[in-house]
Amino acid sequence: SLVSRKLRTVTPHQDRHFEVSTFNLSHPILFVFGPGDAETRGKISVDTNGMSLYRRPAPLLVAGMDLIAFPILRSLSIVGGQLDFVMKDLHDKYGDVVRFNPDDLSFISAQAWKDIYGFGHAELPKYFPSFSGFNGQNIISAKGSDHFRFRRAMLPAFTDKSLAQQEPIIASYVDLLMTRLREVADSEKPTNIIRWYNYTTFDLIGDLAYGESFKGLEEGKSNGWLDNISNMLKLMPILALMTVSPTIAHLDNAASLAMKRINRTDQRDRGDFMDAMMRAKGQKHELTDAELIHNADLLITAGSETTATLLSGVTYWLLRTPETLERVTKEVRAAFDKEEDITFKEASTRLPYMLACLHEGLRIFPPIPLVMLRQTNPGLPTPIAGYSTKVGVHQYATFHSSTNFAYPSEFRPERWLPEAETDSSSPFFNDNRECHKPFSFGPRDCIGRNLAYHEMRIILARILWNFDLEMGEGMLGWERQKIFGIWEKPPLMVKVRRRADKVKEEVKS
Ligand code: HEM
Repeated sequence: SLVSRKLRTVTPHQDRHFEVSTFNLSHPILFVFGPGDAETRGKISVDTNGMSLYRRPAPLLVAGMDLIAFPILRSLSIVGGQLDFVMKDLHDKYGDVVRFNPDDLSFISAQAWKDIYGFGHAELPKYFPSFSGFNGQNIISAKGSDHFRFRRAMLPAFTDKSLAQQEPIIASYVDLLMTRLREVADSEKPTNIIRWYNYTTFDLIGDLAYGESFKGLEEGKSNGWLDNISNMLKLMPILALMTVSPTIAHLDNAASLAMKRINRTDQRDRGDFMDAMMRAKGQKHELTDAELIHNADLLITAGSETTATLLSGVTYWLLRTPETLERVTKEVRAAFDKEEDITFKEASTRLPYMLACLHEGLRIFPPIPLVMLRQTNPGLPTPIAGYSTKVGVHQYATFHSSTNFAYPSEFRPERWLPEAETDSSSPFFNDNRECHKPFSFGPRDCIGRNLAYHEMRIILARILWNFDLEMGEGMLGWERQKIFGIWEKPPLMVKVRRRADKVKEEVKS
């Protein structure tokens, strides 16, 4: 990653020297380190040809602030759930690179995705905060060859063949969700839709990892397991959670579920997560039992909360913009006469507008809104001027930037329709779609992306097929919530009614 490093001292500025170094990403970046006056401190200079120096205005928040004081402010923003919004404002003001900590740089450009996370260069190692207790035993936190081994073992679970095997398992949970929502509709009381999305995604991912459900949908209420996970999620950002050493009690639980599944011969060749990982036994990329336990546990967190968050965000934005809700509902009902025809395959070909709604949801309400930091100078024996540097693309700031997207704070699914890319009169013609990478990018991108799309498509399509939805009282402004690594997600109350035209048909017959 650090192909060339040239330490130089730039011309003294107001009697101060600055140490700078050139990093060879595809646009070399010149960092200015060290203490400085209010004008120069925190400035990031981008040196596109290795010679000339373009100064970018430094964020005032950083520039005018003592380097020691700023991390405190940053911590306050994190505690207040505002950091991601502050980052967006800083990018709006200062452009596509912002130094938001003495040693952290945030980017919002498509090129930065490629340079930081992409293929074609040595991988920049992930940065994990020290509190995460990073154990390296699961795929998210593993380094180099371990990561490669885990990913290789997991990949067979995400092929089209395995997804086809998993479809009936997933569909059985969506069936149960429909049953529960019909009961909700008949009760005529608004419901917190987030609860139902959480039960569904946790139950089905639990089944794919452990061969058994967490029973949220079956019991229609939370239980020890779900509470345990949701409490942990409230306490810390999802990425930290994925890398943190779990509590002994949690690990005991996860270990006993995983071992039970490992020993169940009747579930062999089920095409689920454990099946794939166990097929690696006896091969070079085999996983130990401890690694199987940690990775199954990780898949639960990575695969459920994310998908449930996106479904919650899309539901809110559809309710908030009735014209989009009407259009997507019409599309689903016109595409399918019978609910049982809503399968992975058919839902992925017949519902282009719904897909655009999901893309737009992933832009306006990204399940992982934060920055996934990488380190640029791992090879350095000593950090430069006392600092090593972390870089990352900040998802929320990138997806909400008006330099990347027209009307960034509006839910406009049509920006993702193919015609927006070809019709120069479309307001979204110049949208920078390459910036939109909610599943990250490169060798460590989301392995579950296709599964997530299938899940989100059949859950949303079947809800829209069966029910008429309306926003509950007092929900306007739900999107203005805090982000603690993940969205706070206060209750989203929705009025769910059985689809009016079907009710009429039933009454007639
Ligand atoms: C809307 C849904 C989802 C979103 C937005 C999402 C997003 C992401 C992102 C941004 C990463 C990169 C994390 C990092 O660099 O540290 C990631 C990694 C990962 N995701 Fe997802 N994800 C989703 C659903 C899923 C599902 C359904 C699964 C599987 C059940 C899954 C499994 C994983 C795994 C195993 C990794 C680690 C991959 C690796 O390190 O090689 N995700 N996801």
